[in-house]
Amino acid sequence: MSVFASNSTTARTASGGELGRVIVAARQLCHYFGTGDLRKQILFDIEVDLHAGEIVIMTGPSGSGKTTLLTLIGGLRSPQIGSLRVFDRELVGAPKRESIRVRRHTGYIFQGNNLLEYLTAKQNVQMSLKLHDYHARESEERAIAMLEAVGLSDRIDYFPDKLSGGQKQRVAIARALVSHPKLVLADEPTAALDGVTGRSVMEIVQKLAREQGCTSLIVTHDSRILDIADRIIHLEDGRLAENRRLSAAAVT
Ligand SMILES: Nc1ncnc2c1ncn2[C@@H]1O[C@H](COP(=O)(O)OP(=O)(O)OP(=O)(O)O)[C@@H](O)[C@H]1O
Repeated sequence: MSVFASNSTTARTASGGELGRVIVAARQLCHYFGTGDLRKQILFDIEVDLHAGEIVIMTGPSGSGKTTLLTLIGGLRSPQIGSLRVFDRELVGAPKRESIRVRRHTGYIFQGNNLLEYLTAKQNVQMSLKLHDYHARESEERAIAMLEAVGLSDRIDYFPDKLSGGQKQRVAIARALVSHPKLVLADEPTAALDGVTGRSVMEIVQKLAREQGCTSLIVTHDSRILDIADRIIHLEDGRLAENRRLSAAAVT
């Protein structure tokens, strides 16, 4: 069975059609850091679904648990209590191979972009295809096509130190999306950018995510990009305080 086998849970979109299947489902998800007297609960009974093709923005004050939730969903941290299903498989109590499987099908975009300084833009993008079985030629062609898609056709062989902040973040987007992941997780992707650049970078994420039909979960404090989302979820002190569709229809 495909790792993306369909799930029967669906919901309506604004236009009355059906949302894609559920890609991520959290139920009563709790998370703790520390042990003994220092053990502290960070997430409390999180219940949320992310549907195929949805763009969801997660907001919340500093320390409310946004990055923790993002890293749990992305298989970068082991979930402890409750249920967290990603691509139809349970991650709570699962062996390590399950989180590796999630990572293989997930693209990550972080604030600092994490480009490797000694690799060109193209080579940075190709790096994320290493986990996948592409021939060198195909991987190069895909990397070039993706850099063209983010408007960097004239920067393909540039090293990161010769790129602006916005250009570097576009390389990071190309790197995250080149393998056509089913899920894109972004943590403060516009934090280091000015308003106009941040907006254009997010519009690229939105366009490519739509074209590829991938689900995106984006953590941001940037109120100027909220309108690119289909839905906004808001965390307060580790609790889901709001789960709001930006259009008429409700989500299950
Ligand atoms: N590895 C860790 N060990 C212990 N505590 C941690 C760890 N990571 C995060 N925390 C704590 O968990 C809480 C939530 O952190 P988290 O980074 O998820 O919040 P956030 O909403 O993403 O914050 P910000 O907007 O500032 O990035 C904070 O109180 C933080 O200090």
